[in-house]
Amino acid sequence: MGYTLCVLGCGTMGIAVLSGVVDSLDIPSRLINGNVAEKWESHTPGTLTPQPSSPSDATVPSRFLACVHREESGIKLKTLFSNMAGVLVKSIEVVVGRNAEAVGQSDVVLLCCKPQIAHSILSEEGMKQAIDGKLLISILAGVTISQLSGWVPSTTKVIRAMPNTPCKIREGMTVVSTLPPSPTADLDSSLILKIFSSIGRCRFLDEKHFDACTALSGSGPAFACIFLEAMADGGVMMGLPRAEALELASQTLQGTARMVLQAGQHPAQIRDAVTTPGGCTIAGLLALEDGKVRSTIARCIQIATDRASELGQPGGK
Ligand SMILES: NC(=O)C1=CN([C@@H]2O[C@H](COP(=O)(O)OP(=O)(O)OC[C@H]3O[C@@H](n4cnc5c(N)ncnc54)[C@H](OP(=O)(O)O)[C@@H]3O)[C@@H](O)[C@H]2O)C=CC1
Ligand SMILES: O=C(O)[C@@H]1CCC=N1
Repeated sequence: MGYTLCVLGCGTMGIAVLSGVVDSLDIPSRLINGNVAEKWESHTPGTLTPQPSSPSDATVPSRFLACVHREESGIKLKTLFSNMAGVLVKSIEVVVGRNAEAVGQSDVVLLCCKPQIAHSILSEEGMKQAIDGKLLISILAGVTISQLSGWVPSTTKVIRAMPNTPCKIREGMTVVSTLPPSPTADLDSSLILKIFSSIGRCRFLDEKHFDACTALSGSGPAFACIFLEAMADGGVMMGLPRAEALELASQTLQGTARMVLQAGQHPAQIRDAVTTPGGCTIAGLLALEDGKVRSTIARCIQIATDRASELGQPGGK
Protein backbone atom coordinates (compact mmCIF):
# COMPACT_ATOMS: atom_id res chain seq x y z
CA MET A 1 0.00 0.00 0.00
CA GLY A 2 1.19 3.51 -0.79
CA TYR A 3 0.97 6.51 1.51
CA THR A 4 -1.23 9.62 1.62
CA LEU A 5 0.20 12.87 0.26
CA CYS A 6 -1.39 16.16 1.26
CA VAL A 7 -0.82 19.18 -0.99
CA LEU A 8 -1.35 22.05 1.44
CA GLY A 9 -2.23 25.00 -0.81
CA CYS A 10 -3.01 23.45 -4.17
CA GLY A 11 -2.61 26.34 -6.65
CA THR A 12 -0.34 26.65 -9.69
CA MET A 13 2.57 24.66 -8.25
CA GLY A 14 0.50 22.24 -6.20
CA ILE A 15 -1.43 21.34 -9.36
CA ALA A 16 1.78 21.08 -11.41
CA VAL A 17 3.41 18.66 -8.95
CA LEU A 18 0.26 16.68 -8.25
CA SER A 19 -0.67 16.33 -11.95
CA GLY A 20 2.85 15.19 -12.81
CA VAL A 21 3.02 12.65 -9.98
CA VAL A 22 -0.44 11.23 -10.77
CA ASP A 23 0.50 11.01 -14.45
CA SER A 24 3.71 9.15 -13.56
CA LEU A 25 1.78 6.64 -11.46
CA ASP A 26 -0.50 5.78 -14.33
CA ILE A 27 2.28 3.67 -15.88
CA PRO A 28 0.58 0.30 -16.41
CA SER A 29 -2.29 1.70 -18.47
CA ARG A 30 0.10 3.79 -20.55
CA LEU A 31 2.45 0.83 -21.00
CA ILE A 32 -0.49 -1.05 -22.44
CA ASN A 33 -0.95 1.85 -24.85
CA GLY A 34 2.73 1.46 -25.69
CA ASN A 35 3.73 5.10 -25.36
CA VAL A 36 5.70 5.18 -22.16
CA ALA A 37 9.08 3.71 -23.13
CA GLU A 38 10.20 6.87 -24.90
CA LYS A 39 9.40 8.88 -21.78
CA TRP A 40 11.71 6.83 -19.56
CA GLU A 41 14.47 6.93 -22.16
CA SER A 42 14.36 10.69 -22.44
CA HIS A 43 16.08 11.00 -19.06
CA THR A 44 19.88 11.10 -19.21
CA PRO A 45 21.74 8.05 -17.90
CA GLY A 46 23.56 8.92 -14.70
CA THR A 47 20.84 11.24 -13.42
CA LEU A 48 18.00 10.06 -11.24
CA THR A 49 16.04 8.02 -13.71
CA PRO A 50 12.36 7.53 -12.90
CA GLN A 51 11.19 3.97 -12.59
CA PRO A 52 7.68 2.61 -12.99
CA SER A 53 6.23 2.18 -9.52
CA SER A 54 4.58 -0.79 -7.99
CA PRO A 55 1.21 -0.25 -6.26
CA SER A 56 2.56 -1.99 -3.15
CA ASP A 57 5.58 0.33 -2.88
CA ALA A 58 5.40 2.18 0.46
CA THR A 59 7.46 5.06 -0.96
CA VAL A 60 4.82 5.84 -3.59
CA PRO A 61 1.71 7.92 -2.83
CA SER A 62 -1.62 6.22 -3.55
CA ARG A 63 -4.02 8.79 -2.07
CA PHE A 64 -3.90 12.56 -2.53
CA LEU A 65 -5.52 15.36 -0.57
CA ALA A 66 -5.52 18.79 -2.25
CA CYS A 67 -6.20 21.64 0.21
CA VAL A 68 -7.41 25.10 -0.81
CA HIS A 69 -8.99 28.05 0.96
CA ARG A 70 -11.81 29.29 -1.31
CA GLU A 71 -14.88 27.33 -2.36
CA GLU A 72 -14.44 28.45 -5.98
CA SER A 73 -10.90 27.06 -6.07
CA GLY A 74 -12.24 23.78 -4.68
CA ILE A 75 -14.82 23.56 -7.48
CA LYS A 76 -12.16 24.27 -10.13
CA LEU A 77 -9.86 21.59 -8.69
CA LYS A 78 -12.63 18.99 -8.56
CA THR A 79 -13.30 19.55 -12.26
CA LEU A 80 -9.60 19.39 -13.03
CA PHE A 81 -8.97 16.20 -11.09
CA SER A 82 -12.22 14.43 -11.94
CA ASN A 83 -10.69 12.34 -14.72
CA MET A 84 -7.15 12.27 -13.51
CA ALA A 85 -6.88 9.42 -11.03
CA GLY A 86 -5.47 6.38 -12.82
CA VAL A 87 -5.15 2.74 -11.89
CA LEU A 88 -2.65 3.17 -9.07
CA VAL A 89 -4.19 6.25 -7.52
CA LYS A 90 -7.20 5.41 -5.48
CA SER A 91 -8.35 8.97 -5.05
CA ILE A 92 -7.59 12.68 -5.28
CA GLU A 93 -9.75 14.46 -2.72
CA VAL A 94 -10.22 18.22 -2.70
CA VAL A 95 -10.40 19.70 0.80
CA VAL A 96 -11.66 23.26 1.37
CA GLY A 97 -10.95 25.04 4.65
CA ARG A 98 -10.07 21.90 6.64
CA ASN A 99 -6.27 21.92 6.58
CA ALA A 100 -5.60 20.29 9.95
CA GLU A 101 -8.03 17.46 9.24
CA ALA A 102 -6.36 16.76 5.87
CA VAL A 103 -2.85 16.91 7.34
CA GLY A 104 -3.97 14.57 10.13
CA GLN A 105 -4.98 11.97 7.54
CA SER A 106 -1.69 12.27 5.63
CA ASP A 107 1.77 10.78 5.90
CA VAL A 108 3.60 13.42 3.86
CA VAL A 109 2.68 17.11 3.53
CA LEU A 110 3.75 19.17 0.53
CA LEU A 111 3.46 22.82 1.57
CA CYS A 112 2.61 24.86 -1.55
CA CYS A 113 0.96 28.03 -0.20
CA LYS A 114 2.34 31.56 -0.62
CA PRO A 115 5.37 32.22 1.62
CA GLN A 116 3.55 34.98 3.50
CA ILE A 117 0.74 32.73 4.81
CA ALA A 118 2.74 29.65 5.78
CA HIS A 119 3.01 30.68 9.41
CA SER A 120 -0.72 31.23 9.80
CA ILE A 121 -1.58 27.90 8.13
CA LEU A 122 0.90 26.00 10.29
CA SER A 123 -0.49 27.75 13.39
CA GLU A 124 -4.11 26.76 12.72
CA GLU A 125 -6.00 25.03 15.49
CA GLY A 126 -5.25 21.30 15.56
CA MET A 127 -2.31 21.59 13.17
CA LYS A 128 0.37 20.85 15.78
CA GLN A 129 -1.17 17.46 16.60
CA ALA A 130 -1.96 16.78 12.93
CA ILE A 131 1.58 17.38 11.69
CA ASP A 132 3.32 15.70 14.62
CA GLY A 133 5.93 13.19 13.35
CA LYS A 134 5.11 13.81 9.67
CA LEU A 135 7.40 14.69 6.78
CA LEU A 136 6.85 18.31 5.71
CA ILE A 137 8.25 19.25 2.29
CA SER A 138 8.05 23.00 1.69
CA ILE A 139 8.35 24.43 -1.82
CA LEU A 140 8.05 28.01 -0.51
CA ALA A 141 10.48 30.57 -1.87
CA GLY A 142 12.56 32.26 0.80
CA VAL A 143 11.12 30.54 3.88
CA THR A 144 13.96 28.71 5.63
CA ILE A 145 14.03 25.30 7.29
CA SER A 146 14.86 27.07 10.53
CA GLN A 147 11.71 29.25 10.25
CA LEU A 148 9.49 26.30 9.33
CA SER A 149 10.93 24.15 12.11
CA GLY A 150 10.02 26.86 14.60
CA TRP A 151 6.35 26.68 13.50
CA VAL A 152 5.88 22.91 13.81
CA PRO A 153 6.58 20.36 16.58
CA SER A 154 10.18 19.18 16.88
CA THR A 155 9.05 15.71 15.75
CA THR A 156 8.07 17.03 12.30
CA LYS A 157 10.78 16.43 9.70
CA VAL A 158 11.20 19.57 7.60
CA ILE A 159 12.69 19.50 4.10
CA ARG A 160 12.73 22.15 1.36
CA ALA A 161 12.20 21.50 -2.33
CA MET A 162 12.26 23.96 -5.23
CA PRO A 163 10.37 22.56 -8.24
CA ASN A 164 9.21 24.45 -11.33
CA THR A 165 6.06 24.54 -13.48
CA PRO A 166 7.32 22.03 -16.13
CA CYS A 167 6.78 19.39 -13.41
CA LYS A 168 3.23 19.42 -14.78
CA ILE A 169 4.42 17.71 -17.97
CA ARG A 170 7.08 15.71 -16.11
CA GLU A 171 9.92 17.85 -17.44
CA GLY A 172 10.52 19.69 -14.19
CA MET A 173 13.72 20.59 -12.36
CA THR A 174 13.54 20.15 -8.61
CA VAL A 175 16.25 20.89 -6.07
CA VAL A 176 15.81 19.24 -2.66
CA SER A 177 17.67 20.36 0.47
CA THR A 178 20.13 17.78 1.76
CA LEU A 179 18.67 15.67 4.55
CA PRO A 180 20.25 15.81 8.01
CA PRO A 181 21.42 12.43 9.37
CA SER A 182 18.54 10.59 11.05
CA PRO A 183 17.34 6.99 11.44
CA THR A 184 14.70 7.62 8.72
CA ALA A 185 16.91 9.65 6.35
CA ASP A 186 17.27 6.84 3.77
CA LEU A 187 13.55 6.14 3.63
CA ASP A 188 12.69 9.86 3.51
CA SER A 189 15.22 10.46 0.79
CA SER A 190 13.91 7.62 -1.41
CA LEU A 191 10.35 8.82 -0.87
CA ILE A 192 11.29 12.39 -1.86
CA LEU A 193 13.21 11.13 -4.91
CA LYS A 194 10.23 9.03 -5.98
CA ILE A 195 8.05 12.14 -5.99
CA PHE A 196 10.35 14.55 -7.76
CA SER A 197 12.28 12.28 -10.11
CA SER A 198 8.94 11.02 -11.42
CA ILE A 199 8.19 14.54 -12.65
CA GLY A 200 11.56 15.51 -14.12
CA ARG A 201 15.10 15.90 -12.89
CA CYS A 202 15.83 16.07 -9.21
CA ARG A 203 19.00 16.78 -7.27
CA PHE A 204 19.96 17.45 -3.67
CA LEU A 205 21.76 20.68 -2.77
CA ASP A 206 22.58 22.42 0.47
CA GLU A 207 19.91 24.86 1.65
CA LYS A 208 22.33 27.80 1.33
CA HIS A 209 21.86 27.55 -2.48
CA PHE A 210 18.06 27.67 -2.37
CA ASP A 211 17.53 31.35 -3.20
CA ALA A 212 19.73 30.98 -6.29
CA CYS A 213 17.88 27.80 -7.31
CA THR A 214 14.57 29.59 -6.78
CA ALA A 215 15.69 32.29 -9.22
CA LEU A 216 17.37 30.02 -11.78
CA SER A 217 15.06 27.03 -12.08
CA GLY A 218 12.00 28.06 -10.03
CA SER A 219 11.49 31.37 -11.84
CA GLY A 220 13.45 30.18 -14.89
CA PRO A 221 10.44 29.20 -17.04
CA ALA A 222 9.30 32.85 -16.98
CA PHE A 223 12.74 34.11 -18.01
CA ALA A 224 13.08 31.47 -20.73
CA CYS A 225 9.70 32.54 -22.13
CA ILE A 226 10.91 36.11 -22.58
CA PHE A 227 13.75 34.84 -24.77
CA LEU A 228 11.40 32.45 -26.56
CA GLU A 229 8.84 35.15 -27.30
CA ALA A 230 11.51 37.57 -28.45
CA MET A 231 12.92 35.01 -30.89
CA ALA A 232 9.44 34.36 -32.25
CA ASP A 233 8.80 38.13 -32.55
CA GLY A 234 11.95 38.43 -34.64
CA GLY A 235 10.65 35.70 -36.93
CA VAL A 236 7.30 37.45 -37.21
CA MET A 237 9.07 40.72 -38.00
CA MET A 238 10.74 38.94 -40.89
CA GLY A 239 7.44 37.62 -42.23
CA LEU A 240 7.00 34.23 -40.55
CA PRO A 241 3.48 33.34 -39.40
CA ARG A 242 3.19 33.65 -35.58
CA ALA A 243 2.39 29.97 -34.88
CA GLU A 244 5.30 28.69 -36.97
CA ALA A 245 7.67 31.26 -35.47
CA LEU A 246 6.74 30.06 -31.97
CA GLU A 247 7.17 26.41 -32.97
CA LEU A 248 10.60 27.08 -34.50
CA ALA A 249 11.75 29.04 -31.45
CA SER A 250 10.44 26.49 -28.92
CA GLN A 251 11.83 23.40 -30.62
CA THR A 252 15.16 25.18 -31.17
CA LEU A 253 15.46 25.99 -27.47
CA GLN A 254 14.37 22.49 -26.46
CA GLY A 255 16.77 20.79 -28.91
CA THR A 256 19.69 22.96 -27.82
CA ALA A 257 19.01 22.33 -24.13
CA ARG A 258 18.87 18.59 -24.82
CA MET A 259 22.29 18.75 -26.55
CA VAL A 260 23.67 20.10 -23.27
CA LEU A 261 21.74 17.76 -20.95
CA GLN A 262 21.71 14.56 -22.98
CA ALA A 263 24.77 14.78 -25.22
CA GLY A 264 26.84 16.58 -22.56
CA GLN A 265 28.00 19.28 -24.97
CA HIS A 266 29.21 22.63 -23.66
CA PRO A 267 27.09 25.60 -24.80
CA ALA A 268 30.19 27.28 -26.29
CA GLN A 269 30.84 24.16 -28.42
CA ILE A 270 27.29 24.21 -29.75
CA ARG A 271 27.51 27.93 -30.48
CA ASP A 272 30.85 27.60 -32.30
CA ALA A 273 29.56 24.73 -34.45
CA VAL A 274 26.69 26.93 -35.65
CA THR A 275 28.83 30.00 -36.23
CA THR A 276 30.20 29.92 -39.79
CA PRO A 277 33.02 32.47 -40.29
CA GLY A 278 31.58 35.53 -41.98
CA GLY A 279 28.09 33.99 -41.79
CA CYS A 280 24.75 35.13 -40.45
CA THR A 281 25.08 33.57 -36.95
CA ILE A 282 28.09 35.74 -36.01
CA ALA A 283 26.19 38.77 -37.28
CA GLY A 284 23.30 37.93 -34.95
CA LEU A 285 25.60 37.07 -32.02
CA LEU A 286 27.33 40.46 -32.23
CA ALA A 287 23.94 42.19 -32.12
CA LEU A 288 23.13 40.21 -28.94
CA GLU A 289 26.48 41.17 -27.37
CA ASP A 290 25.86 44.85 -28.27
CA GLY A 291 22.60 44.57 -26.31
CA LYS A 292 24.51 43.18 -23.27
CA VAL A 293 22.19 40.23 -23.29
CA ARG A 294 24.49 37.99 -21.22
CA SER A 295 25.01 40.38 -18.34
CA THR A 296 21.32 41.34 -18.44
CA ILE A 297 20.28 37.69 -18.06
CA ALA A 298 22.89 36.96 -15.40
CA ARG A 299 21.85 40.09 -13.46
CA CYS A 300 18.24 38.94 -13.74
CA ILE A 301 19.17 35.76 -11.83
CA GLN A 302 21.16 37.81 -9.31
CA ILE A 303 18.26 40.20 -8.66
CA ALA A 304 15.68 37.40 -8.50
CA THR A 305 17.92 35.55 -5.99
CA ASP A 306 18.09 38.65 -3.78
CA ARG A 307 14.31 39.01 -3.95
CA ALA A 308 13.78 35.29 -3.17
CA SER A 309 15.77 35.74 0.03
CA GLU A 310 13.31 38.42 1.19
CA LEU A 311 10.16 36.36 0.65
CA GLY A 312 8.44 35.13 3.79
CA GLN A 313 10.88 37.04 6.00
CA PRO A 314 9.70 39.17 8.93
CA GLY A 315 9.03 42.72 7.74
CA GLY A 316 9.13 41.55 4.11
CA LYS A 317 6.19 41.80 1.72
N1 LIG B 1 4.61 29.47 -9.31
C1 LIG B 1 5.79 28.90 -9.49
O1 LIG B 1 6.26 28.71 -10.63
C2 LIG B 1 6.58 28.44 -8.30
C3 LIG B 1 6.16 28.71 -7.01
N2 LIG B 1 6.88 28.25 -5.94
C4 LIG B 1 6.37 28.48 -4.58
O2 LIG B 1 5.16 27.76 -4.51
C5 LIG B 1 4.27 28.40 -3.62
C6 LIG B 1 2.91 28.53 -4.29
O3 LIG B 1 3.00 29.30 -5.45
P1 LIG B 1 1.84 29.27 -6.52
O4 LIG B 1 1.41 27.86 -6.72
O5 LIG B 1 2.32 30.05 -7.67
O6 LIG B 1 0.68 30.07 -5.75
P2 LIG B 1 -0.89 30.00 -5.95
O7 LIG B 1 -1.44 31.29 -5.47
O8 LIG B 1 -1.22 29.55 -7.33
O9 LIG B 1 -1.36 28.84 -4.95
C7 LIG B 1 -1.50 29.05 -3.59
C8 LIG B 1 -2.52 28.08 -3.09
O10 LIG B 1 -2.63 28.22 -1.68
C9 LIG B 1 -4.00 28.12 -1.34
N3 LIG B 1 -4.29 28.73 -0.05
C10 LIG B 1 -4.34 30.05 0.26
N4 LIG B 1 -4.70 30.19 1.56
C11 LIG B 1 -4.86 28.93 2.06
C12 LIG B 1 -5.24 28.42 3.31
N5 LIG B 1 -5.47 29.21 4.36
N6 LIG B 1 -5.34 27.08 3.45
C13 LIG B 1 -5.10 26.25 2.40
N7 LIG B 1 -4.73 26.67 1.20
C14 LIG B 1 -4.62 28.00 1.02
C15 LIG B 1 -4.71 28.83 -2.46
O11 LIG B 1 -6.08 28.44 -2.46
P3 LIG B 1 -7.25 29.48 -2.83
O12 LIG B 1 -7.22 29.58 -4.32
O13 LIG B 1 -8.45 28.79 -2.31
O14 LIG B 1 -6.93 30.77 -2.15
C16 LIG B 1 -3.93 28.31 -3.66
O15 LIG B 1 -4.45 27.08 -4.07
C17 LIG B 1 4.89 29.73 -3.26
O16 LIG B 1 5.36 29.66 -1.94
C18 LIG B 1 6.03 29.92 -4.24
O17 LIG B 1 7.12 30.56 -3.63
C19 LIG B 1 7.99 27.49 -6.09
C20 LIG B 1 8.45 27.19 -7.34
C21 LIG B 1 7.82 27.68 -8.55
O1 LIG C 1 7.85 34.34 -8.25
C1 LIG C 1 7.90 33.66 -7.21
O2 LIG C 1 8.06 34.22 -6.12
C2 LIG C 1 7.78 32.17 -7.28
C3 LIG C 1 8.99 31.44 -6.75
C4 LIG C 1 9.66 30.82 -7.92
C5 LIG C 1 8.73 31.02 -9.00
N1 LIG C 1 7.70 31.72 -8.63
